Formats: sequence, structure tokens, C-alpha cells
Amino acid sequence: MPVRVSMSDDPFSALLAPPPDEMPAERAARLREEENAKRISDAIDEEISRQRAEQRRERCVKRLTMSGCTGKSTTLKNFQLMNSRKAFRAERAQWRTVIQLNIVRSFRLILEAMAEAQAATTSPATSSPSVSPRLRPADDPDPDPNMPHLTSELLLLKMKLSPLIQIEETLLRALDPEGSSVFGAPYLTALTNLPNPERPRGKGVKEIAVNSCAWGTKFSRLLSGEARNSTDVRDEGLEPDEPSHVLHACSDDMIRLWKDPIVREVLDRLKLRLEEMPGFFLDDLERVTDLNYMPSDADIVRARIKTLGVTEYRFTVKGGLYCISPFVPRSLTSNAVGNSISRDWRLYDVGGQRSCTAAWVPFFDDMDAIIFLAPISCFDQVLEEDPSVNRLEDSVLLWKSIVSNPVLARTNIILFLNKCDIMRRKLAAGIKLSKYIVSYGDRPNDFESTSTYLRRKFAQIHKDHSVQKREFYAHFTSVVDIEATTKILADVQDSILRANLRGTGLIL
Ligand SMILES: Nc1nc2c(ncn2[C@@H]2O[C@H](COP(=O)(O)OP(=O)(O)OP(=O)(O)O)[C@@H](O)[C@H]2O)c(=O)[nH]1
Ligand SMILES: [Mg+2]
Repeated sequence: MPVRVSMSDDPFSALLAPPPDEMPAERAARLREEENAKRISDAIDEEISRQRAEQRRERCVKRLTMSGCTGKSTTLKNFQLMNSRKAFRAERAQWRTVIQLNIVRSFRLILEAMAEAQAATTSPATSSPSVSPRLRPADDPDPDPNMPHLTSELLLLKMKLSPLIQIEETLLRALDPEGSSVFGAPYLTALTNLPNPERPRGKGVKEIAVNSCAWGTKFSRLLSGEARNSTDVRDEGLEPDEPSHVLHACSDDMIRLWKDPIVREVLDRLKLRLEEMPGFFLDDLERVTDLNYMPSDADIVRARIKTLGVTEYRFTVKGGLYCISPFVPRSLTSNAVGNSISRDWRLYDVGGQRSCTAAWVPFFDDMDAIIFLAPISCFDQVLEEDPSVNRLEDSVLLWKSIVSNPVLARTNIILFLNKCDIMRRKLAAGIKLSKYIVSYGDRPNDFESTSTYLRRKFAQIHKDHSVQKREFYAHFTSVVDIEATTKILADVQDSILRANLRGTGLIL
């Protein structure tokens, strides 16, 4: 039973109480001393809260990054384009919606950055009530004193673009009418090598995720030919819907805002590099907001929607040898007639978040090949799930656990060192690999040296940890580059097929 102690029972109050016979001079001295002690105590409290705010700020920066996003689904899209181009294009209506959501998300970030700039340049006394507390986080202590002032024209543009936020719900519903599988997830931002940590931002901006069962089955039906024969698919136009009209109406204002030098400076000051974020379409606004906009293959490949769980895709490939996926199981059926080979393939696309990796396990024991994507450009980012872990380091650990898995001892593992285009841009911008991978030391910070070094590291792990000897296959990729990726995938599928045919006695 807890014991309640009244003030009069408190032994400290008796000890600290002034003496009953205190003289006025003694009392004045005591009060001065107490006042002095209080000043020191307040200063200490102030320092403690300053340090706490600093720590909070660092934590927020890390929390804003996320895992996954290595390029698995993008690789799969390339594969779909190689195998089932017409059928894939028939899904353009959904991709248009995803691209529209990507645009809305980019603008949410811009509007949020503007609100932050507005708050930073407005004194608390005159602070506008329109600045929402969500956009101006309470734990964001020090506004940047050099933040540029937003002109009244910019503030007007900001207001005129508010309908964009309202169409987000409609777009989400269009992707998943039941609303069960598409939902938001924290947005990604990169850590930089700049001395000051970034402020928390993007907290309210959600990334769209899709559960494999909803969106994925559409694709698997399509690939398996259940949905419709690919030759029946016509390049018909898409009817403009409500979000398309809103985006079209906002188009000029969006372009003006995105091109505005003050807005760019605000984004720079907040280290918000939208161009490096997934689903970036702001340089194509005029085209993608056209009422008759039809996503191109390149647009579809660049569109970003996060995968949850595992999605299986089944299809038959006749004659051609275009097949590859993150996961291809061994249970392929095959029949060879002359030079023409017809095979049933199963591909698996997996959600990359750590919480999703358990879902992979049941798919592990029957694989012919695994394509492992390591996003080498992520060397300066941390995991959303665990901000103490560097993303590239996490990828290396996953690589080690896959190559050392006895169940996969005979599986071909093909490494894609991906996002080389972003890696090149980061290195050119002066971001140093050695700052994040200390073992890199003072080697040159160019693409050739850094990528070769990383490839060697992955190869060493493959050699040291494979249960039995096997070939090391690795490619430097930028899987948003369709042409280059098609060539690599054709090569890869060829080696998988050869290995598989060798196993079944079809090739010696
Ligand atoms: N610039 C560039 N962007 C890439 C590359 N690979 C993927 N992306 C983009 O990165 C984003 C994420 O790619 P996804 O293929 O969705 O990644 P994922 O591994 O499937 O991610 P999860 O589903 O979250 O596990 C997309 O917007 C892609 O367009 C690349 O090599 N270069
Ligand atoms: Mg994915």
C-alpha cells in the first residue's frame, strides 16, 4: 500500500523551513541566496531542455527515412514490359492514379516547406493562424534566421493549391475502392553530410502502400492471360476523372510554384531534395496534368507505390527467353520444341520493409534464382524501422543472411547494385562515401572507385559465406533506365534458364 505523506510529514520541509526566530537581515540574506540558487537552477533546466530539443531533432531526421525502396517492383515492371507489354499498358489507368498521388505527395511536401518558411519568418505576435501546428511542429525549436520571406503572390499560390490535398482521398479510393489495402506510411528523406541535422519534416506526408493481394492480383491475372488476351488490348484513351480535372486546373499554378526561385531556396534550406525522392514527376507537370495524359512506359517504371507482403505473378513465356524476377522458384514446367521453349514462370515481388521479410521465408525453399537488389546510393541514409542502422549496412547484412542460408545453397543469386544514377549524382554533389563507410578511407570519391569497392565487398561476403561454391553474378543497374535494364534482364534470364535446363538435363 502506498503511504500518503502530507507536507507537514515531509522531513525535508522541516529541515528546509526558516528558523522560527529569524532576524530581518538574516531573512533578506536567505531570500537573496534562494533567488540566486533559483537562477542557477533555471539556467540548468534551460540547458537540459535545449539539449533534449537537439536530441529530438536528430531522432526526427532519422525517423523520416525508410527501408525497402531498393527497386524490386521497378525491376518487375521492366520484366512485365519485356514479356507482356500490351497487357501491362492496359493497366495505365491505375498507374495514372499512382502518378497523380505521387504528384500530390510532392506538393504536400512543398506546401509543408512553405508553411515552415512562413512560420520561421513570422514573429509569434503576428503569427498567422492559418499555419497549422502539424506543419510547424512544436518540437522544432530554432527557425532558420536566413529563411527567405514568401511573397504575397506565393502565399496566394499556396492557398490556390489546397484542392490538391482534397483529391488525395479520391485517388486512394480509385486505387482501392474497399480501402483495405492502400494506406499511408512515413515518407522518406535522405540524411546529408551537411554539418547541421535536418529539421523534422514530412511528418504528415504519407507514402502510399499497397497490399499485394489487391493490386498484385490484377497484374498476376494479366500476366497469366486470365484478364484478357494481350492482343485484345487497345491503346484507347483514358477518360479524365475528377482528380485529373483538379490537377489540370492547378497545373499552371503548380508549375509556377515548383519553378519559383524562392520556393527552391526554401527547399534547399530545408535540405528537401525532391528530385531524389521516389515518384518524382515535378519536371513533367505540363505533360502529366494534361486531361488526356496517358502514362508512358518510362512514367510507369518511375511511379512509386510501396509493396506490402509477397505478390506472386504467374505467366507462360513462349519462344522468347525474357524472364526474371526477384524470386523465381525451381518448380518451372518446361517443354522444348526445336529452338522454341515454352515455360511457366512464377515471379515473386516482396515488400522490402524489415517487418515484411518474415513473409519471404515460405518462398525460400524452391527457388531457381533470386535477384537481390542493393541500393548503393543509400549509403547516407538510415532505416525508418531502426534509425541506428545505415541502409547500405542493412542491405549488406541481408545479403549475408541470404547467401549463407543453407536452404538457398543451390540457388543462383544475382546481385543488382542498384540506383547507380543516384549514386553518381550524390558523389558529384560532394557527398563522401568514406564519411558513412569508414573502411573506404581516403580512396577517390568517384563512381568507378566507390562502386568497384562495394562490389568487391559484396563478392567477398558471397565467397566467404556461401554454403557451397557458386558463381558470383553482379550488375551495376539503374532500373528506371528501361533500355539498359532490358539488356541486363535478358542476360540474367538466359543464365537462369541455362542453369535450370542444366538441372533438368535439357542443357548439359
Ligand atoms: N533514380 C532511380 N530510381 C529508382 C531506381 N530503382 C528504383 N527507383 C525508384 O525508387 C522507387 C522505389 O522503387 P520500388 O521498385 O518501388 O522499390 P521496392 O524495392 O519495390 O520498394 P518496397 O516495395 O517498399 O519494398 C521508385 O519510385 C523507383 O522509380 C534506380 O535505379 N534509379
Ligand atoms: Mg515494391
